[in-house]
Amino acid sequence: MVDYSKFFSEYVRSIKASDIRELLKIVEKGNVISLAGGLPDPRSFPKDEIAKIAREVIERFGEKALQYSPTRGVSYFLEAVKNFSIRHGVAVNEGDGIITTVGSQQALYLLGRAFLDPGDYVVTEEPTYLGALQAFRGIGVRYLTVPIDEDGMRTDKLEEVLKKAKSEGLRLKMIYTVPTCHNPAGTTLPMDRRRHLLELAEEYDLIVVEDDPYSFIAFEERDVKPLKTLDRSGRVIYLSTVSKILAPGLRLGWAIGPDPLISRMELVKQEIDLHTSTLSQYIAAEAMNRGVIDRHIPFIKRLYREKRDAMLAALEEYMPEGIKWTKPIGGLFVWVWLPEGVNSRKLLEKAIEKGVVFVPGDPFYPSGGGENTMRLNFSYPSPEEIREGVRRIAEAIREYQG
Ligand SMILES: Cc1ncc(COP(=O)(O)O)c(CN)c1O
Ligand SMILES: O=C(O)/C=C/CC(=O)O
Repeated sequence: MVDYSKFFSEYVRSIKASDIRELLKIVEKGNVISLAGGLPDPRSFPKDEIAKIAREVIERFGEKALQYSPTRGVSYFLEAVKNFSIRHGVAVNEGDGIITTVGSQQALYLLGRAFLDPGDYVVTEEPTYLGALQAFRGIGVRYLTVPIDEDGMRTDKLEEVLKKAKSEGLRLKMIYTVPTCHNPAGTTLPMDRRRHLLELAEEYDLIVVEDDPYSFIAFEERDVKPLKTLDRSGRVIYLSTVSKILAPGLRLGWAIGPDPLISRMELVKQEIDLHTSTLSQYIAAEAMNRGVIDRHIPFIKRLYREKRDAMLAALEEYMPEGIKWTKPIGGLFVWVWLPEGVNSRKLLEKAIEKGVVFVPGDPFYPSGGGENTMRLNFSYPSPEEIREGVRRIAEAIREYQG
């Protein structure tokens, strides 16, 4: 019998599975209500338009769309992303570069490999997106975390963290943030805190990664602009994706930022996959240029607002005393604080027995903690499943508390 473990690299021994990806395996088996992974509602995929575009793209551009393409991306798509971004209030400045990535998850991986060294510190909200922690894993970075409130990152606390880090001579390069419809917290940073964050990035000479999959589908208006648009000193790298506005299965994201930074990401990407799917780029470019995405966004906003409302109503109705949760204006998630002492991983075991899954909160905490928190997804289940799923979780909490 071969002992395969002796072939494992040190790196692969040092990493662990994603809770989100692992829970997807349970959901795939069926018979559970999933309030876990942030899967878009399949009704949000404009299937007929994508089918029509795919056929026409192969017929009209087949020789190019089915061929190898430049690592940075097909110029047809890069131009479409630029126009789409500007149309949606994301600044693309003189001197900026754009690179296509295999989802914005790969953009996170490229950022880690291009700009972070072992021992570097990264500043994040607490909690933060666990996919970013995964992307940076294996580099040996350390984290400085900033607490959030109902409006997202407490930039007054960010200032304290940066001041202390400087006094201790820590090697700090990057602030990673999800300022709009935060994953997992669902919060949206107001303009004063956006400006304060950028002032601090300039004062402490940091780059800012603005991870923004959700702005386009925020279902309640807020007078906020992307950090990329407010940035006056060329420090923001803006990430976004077609995953929530077209289809995640196309695996297509992008990064927009100062060209010297984008070109380093391009170097790393050459080693990983040569380039992003050429066909996906042509399909997405056509969907952008023909207005398919823009015409579809209002439907997606209505769909998720209804589901968000169903979740907030169910939480109000079923959750026991002493439990708090966020009230998102967009995105796909509600963040829940359970009473101290309730361990959400143990609660998940009970919940699975009752036929419902959620993501426990601790993997969203870069430096430990969060055992009494959990993330609930509302984009994938129906309003009826949301209501029943929350009811089952509330039942599990009562049984847990005894
Ligand atoms: C904050 C954040 N960043 C990155 C991603 C990854 O998105 P993609 O499908 O483009 O890889 C997600 C998707 N859930 C996300 O929520
Ligand atoms: O649930 C999330 O935040 C991410 C979803 C993407 C994935 O399925 O891994």
